[in-house]
Amino acid sequence: MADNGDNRTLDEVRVDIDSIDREIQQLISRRAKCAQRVADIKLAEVQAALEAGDTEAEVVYYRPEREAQVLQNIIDREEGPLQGETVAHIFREVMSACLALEKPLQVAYLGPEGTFTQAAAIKHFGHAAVCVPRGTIASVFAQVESGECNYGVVPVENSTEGMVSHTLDNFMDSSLKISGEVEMGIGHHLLVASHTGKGDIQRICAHQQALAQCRNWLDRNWPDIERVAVSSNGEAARMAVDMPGVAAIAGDMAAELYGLEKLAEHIEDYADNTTRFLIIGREEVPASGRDKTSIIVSSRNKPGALFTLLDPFRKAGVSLTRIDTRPSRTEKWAYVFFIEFEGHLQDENIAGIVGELEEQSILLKPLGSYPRAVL
Ligand SMILES: O=C(O)C(=O)C[C@]1(C(=O)O)C=C[C@@H](O)C=C1
Repeated sequence: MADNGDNRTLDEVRVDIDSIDREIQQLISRRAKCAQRVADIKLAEVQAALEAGDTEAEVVYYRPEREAQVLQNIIDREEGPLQGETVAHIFREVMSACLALEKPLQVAYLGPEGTFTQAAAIKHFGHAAVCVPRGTIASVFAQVESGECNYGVVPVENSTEGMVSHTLDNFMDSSLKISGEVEMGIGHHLLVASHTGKGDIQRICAHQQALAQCRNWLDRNWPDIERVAVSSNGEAARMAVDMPGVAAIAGDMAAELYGLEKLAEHIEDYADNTTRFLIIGREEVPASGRDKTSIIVSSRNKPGALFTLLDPFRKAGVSLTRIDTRPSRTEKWAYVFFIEFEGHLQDENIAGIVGELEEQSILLKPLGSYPRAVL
């Protein structure tokens, strides 16, 4: 063992660990009391606004821009031996517990339990949030619109398969705003119940995106077995438990939740297979300093229309992070563009670009500015 001048025995080190843990615990309690004080201040501010005649005033306990700053500061100041991100994950949970003291959040996600969307919800909000599974992307939107849930989590794009068109379509008719994003590395496994052997498999079930993300592996290993697209990987896992001859493609959470065995691990065709999820809510989020903005824009159907829409970004030197097209549902052969770029709608240059786009387009709908994913 390397001699680093530390001659403590095992017992001595454990005594030190116990005393450090006591200190950490006391500090966490102090932090939690600060969060309780923050809640009182927020409530008093809203009461004052209501008394002053602002009938719409509402307490906003969850502050994504502040959380992003707290987590980023932790990553930036970490000096090791732990990784900045590892420490930030611990603080993610501390903040989640502090926020739950202020007000427990209800978060709707595209279920059932065991989906990557649930994992994304926990990654973003921590374990203290109450996560509520919903059967469709539309019903996640509806839960947040109606106020039954404070926030929602929906998938929006995958690095192998592209955009999740349902999510984009729902934004067209919704007044909800994007308040954050989460990225998740997606690892798929071939899962079976313990009573199902390799030779028993007659059907492989998964969400169509998962089937597509594992297409080459399936072609090589199971070319003659029927592939069945179902509503989610969680549902496929549930079917693998109940129905003889069914194998599912799903991730670790579903394997654990449904007690399934892994016949093959990491069968996704591309090793860095990543899905991006959006957090949807009813409030606009103030600038964090490291933000993204998403808009829907539709131009007149004429030559050079897309160039005209993109030129203001080029002139202002603003980077686009994503552009996608969906058919307009109101006009044949017309399209709407989903554009994402760096910056916040409150930034002067971004407000200028959006103003210019408004003049060029027949529809412009800001979907929100939100902190870039930290974890
Ligand atoms: O700063 C606030 O507004 C808080 O409510 C405190 C706190 C935290 O624990 O740091 C908790 C919840 C918010 O989402 C952001 C931060």
